[in-house]
Amino acid sequence: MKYILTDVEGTTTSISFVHETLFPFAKERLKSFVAENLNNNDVQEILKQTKATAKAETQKDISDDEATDLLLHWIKTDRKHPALKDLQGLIWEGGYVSGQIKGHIYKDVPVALKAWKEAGLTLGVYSSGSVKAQHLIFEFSTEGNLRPYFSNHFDTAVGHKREVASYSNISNILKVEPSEILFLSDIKEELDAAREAGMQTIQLVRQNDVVIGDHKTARDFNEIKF
Ligand SMILES: CSCCC(=O)C(=O)COP(=O)(O)O
Ligand SMILES: [Mg+2]
Repeated sequence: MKYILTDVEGTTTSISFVHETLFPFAKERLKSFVAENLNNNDVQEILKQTKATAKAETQKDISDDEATDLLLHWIKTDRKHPALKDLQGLIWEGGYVSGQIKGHIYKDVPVALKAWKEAGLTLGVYSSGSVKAQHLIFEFSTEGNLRPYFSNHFDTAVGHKREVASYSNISNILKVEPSEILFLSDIKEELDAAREAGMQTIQLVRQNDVVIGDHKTARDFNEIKF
């Protein structure tokens, strides 16, 4: 094995941090952030993508305000839409940089990342959170700046996490055979897709309410042995 690819929520980071700290932080600031940054190219692109999805799904043209309300609805329903994920990353940046939020990382994670790097493995992240959000959570983390451990970050630009093609895309981009890549996640369907693409898999079972599949399991990163 040459490469370890890790999920974030439920794997390196508690689900409660994402849902009870990160999502509310973005939700509370979303309307004002969009209003104050309407001339920003990234925000314009986010609104454009949101409107395009609304049009495709309801055949209706929506205003900037309606697009903002739709983005808020997507936070509530945890829709992993790239426009929302990009906007969340932009809003979270202010919180991380000002010290209002620190990315939660389980204590076993930095120990394992260090050991894996020292053993010659290359490490990467694949999350529905945007690449920017991934950079932030690992740079401004409860365990210090872990960003230097990761050589690559992938978000849904390569495809959705439950689709086999996404894992094939990652393997092609990395130029590493899927069989040489170990994917870590708490979600059975993501692991099923990675395995179908030929990757090795381990399911993180950090909480008792995880839906267990037929993958190898580990309660934390210390239990991952090669
Ligand atoms: C990268 S931190 C933000 C996490 C996030 O927005 C999210 O949707 C979690 O998705 P994951 O694929 O890491 O379960
Ligand atoms: Mg997860």
